[in-house]
Amino acid sequence: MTKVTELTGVEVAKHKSADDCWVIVHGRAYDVTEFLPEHPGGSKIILKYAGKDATEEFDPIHPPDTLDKYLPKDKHKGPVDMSTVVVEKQEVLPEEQERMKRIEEMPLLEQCYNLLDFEGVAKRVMKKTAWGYYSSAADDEITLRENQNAFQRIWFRPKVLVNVEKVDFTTTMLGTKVDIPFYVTATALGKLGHIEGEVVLTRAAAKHNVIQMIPTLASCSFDEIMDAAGTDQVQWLQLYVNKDRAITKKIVEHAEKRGCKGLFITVDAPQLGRREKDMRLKFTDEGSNVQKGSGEKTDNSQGAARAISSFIDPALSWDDIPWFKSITKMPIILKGVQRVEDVLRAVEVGCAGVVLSNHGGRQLDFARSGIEVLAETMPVLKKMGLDKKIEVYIDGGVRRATDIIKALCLGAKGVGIGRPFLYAMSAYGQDGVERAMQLLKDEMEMNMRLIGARTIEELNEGMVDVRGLFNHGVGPTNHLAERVYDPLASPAQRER
Ligand SMILES: Cc1cc2c(cc1C)[n+](S(=O)(=O)[O-])c1c(=O)[nH]c(=O)nc-1n2C[C@H](O)[C@H](O)[C@H](O)COP(=O)(O)O
Repeated sequence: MTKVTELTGVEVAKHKSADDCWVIVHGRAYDVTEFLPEHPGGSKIILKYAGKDATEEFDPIHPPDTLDKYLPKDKHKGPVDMSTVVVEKQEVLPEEQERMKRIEEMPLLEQCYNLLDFEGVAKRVMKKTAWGYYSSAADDEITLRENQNAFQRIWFRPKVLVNVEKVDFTTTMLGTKVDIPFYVTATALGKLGHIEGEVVLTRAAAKHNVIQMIPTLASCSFDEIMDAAGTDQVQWLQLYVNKDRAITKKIVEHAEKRGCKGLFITVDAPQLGRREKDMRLKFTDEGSNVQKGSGEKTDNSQGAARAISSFIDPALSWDDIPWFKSITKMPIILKGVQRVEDVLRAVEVGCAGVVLSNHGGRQLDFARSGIEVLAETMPVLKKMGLDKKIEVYIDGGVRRATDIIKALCLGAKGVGIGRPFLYAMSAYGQDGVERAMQLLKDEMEMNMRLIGARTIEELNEGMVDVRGLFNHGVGPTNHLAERVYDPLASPAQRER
């Protein structure tokens, strides 16, 4: 078999302009000239690596099979002899030196006593763009804060003198027995926070018998994440529906073949929300050239996400559900339902479940919290005798086991947790995620005892006081106005 001659770094370096642009990714050269104007993250970020190795920049944002899937074969220029590629010494910016210093001084993992501790550490040690992407939410981030505030408007009515020597908080979710009623929810771009990406969450979840929901927009490929799973570990697929239904069908069928046990169709993101914190931080890094007064309506805060999410179909509707039921046997759950009327519709069309969720506040600002929609929904389902017909989950703002217990008292089957595991992973890797999961288990055991419940089945709405839940009272403090609205808030703008 003839050995394919490798290109040299010198040859690739010749293609370094906007009208002749090659980049190297994972040791192979690609001609991206024609793709430049289409890159929703803008052409500037690609031109920065024209004629050079772009792997480090490419990896966290794009699933590994992106170029195979989307770049025509004739643009694949073949393997490069990487020993001939000149690696430019990147000068370490003062800000990066600062960050390195904070990493040296960061608290020991054992000094993290709850999920919010991980957030505090991650904020200090993560790259700004990564922190921006993970922490940001839509518009004024009111819903982001409401997700946590809503839990704080629910109070317990604990039972006493119950023999709680033995406490068992195992349960089933979509028929799978789990140690504790939470799952790792789908959050995109895992490699922004950790070089290995989502497989870190997979391994930690396997150790704690926790279900992982695999995101469509993962940095790792779907098969990498499935391959990293433990032998009998259960995983679900989160699906953004593609305008090209043939692609969606292929993804769903492959996931079922690989053993996924649930199809979670995301229904709250016909378009990605506007995440201004993310936008500002992207601006200081390498804004795309579309920003340069082009007046084009390009929301670069979606630069990264938009580069891999412009495929999402805004035309998705209830009419599509029968088609999904025809292409898979997996239970179908709608993720991002936000009103009881749609829960009833989901029962009607035969969905196995819903996730009451506002996408972690990243979509429609002023959407209500999942826990509030749950408190609206369950009494209606019970009254209509439908509460056993569908499994109801919530996510958003879950940071304590008491949040999980409140959700279960109100009738949820389980809860999804997003950012805390991303922060734990970004700051401390797999050990961090495992500690976060263990902390929740310890809190769960203690609080089940204190509320007077020996099993999940004993949790009920009589154990919570939700009178204040629906009264939003004074809106969540608008921290954004204090810290971010000042257009000179980020260093780059100050230097202009
Ligand atoms: C934090 C985060 C959440 C994302 C997320 C990315 C991040 C960084 N992404 S996103 O890029 O499109 O916005 C997804 C996603 O891929 N698909 C999805 O269904 N939900 C996505 N979500 C929402 C997530 O599944 C949960 O609904 C949300 O994280 C729950 O709130 P907490 O973070 O407070 O736990």
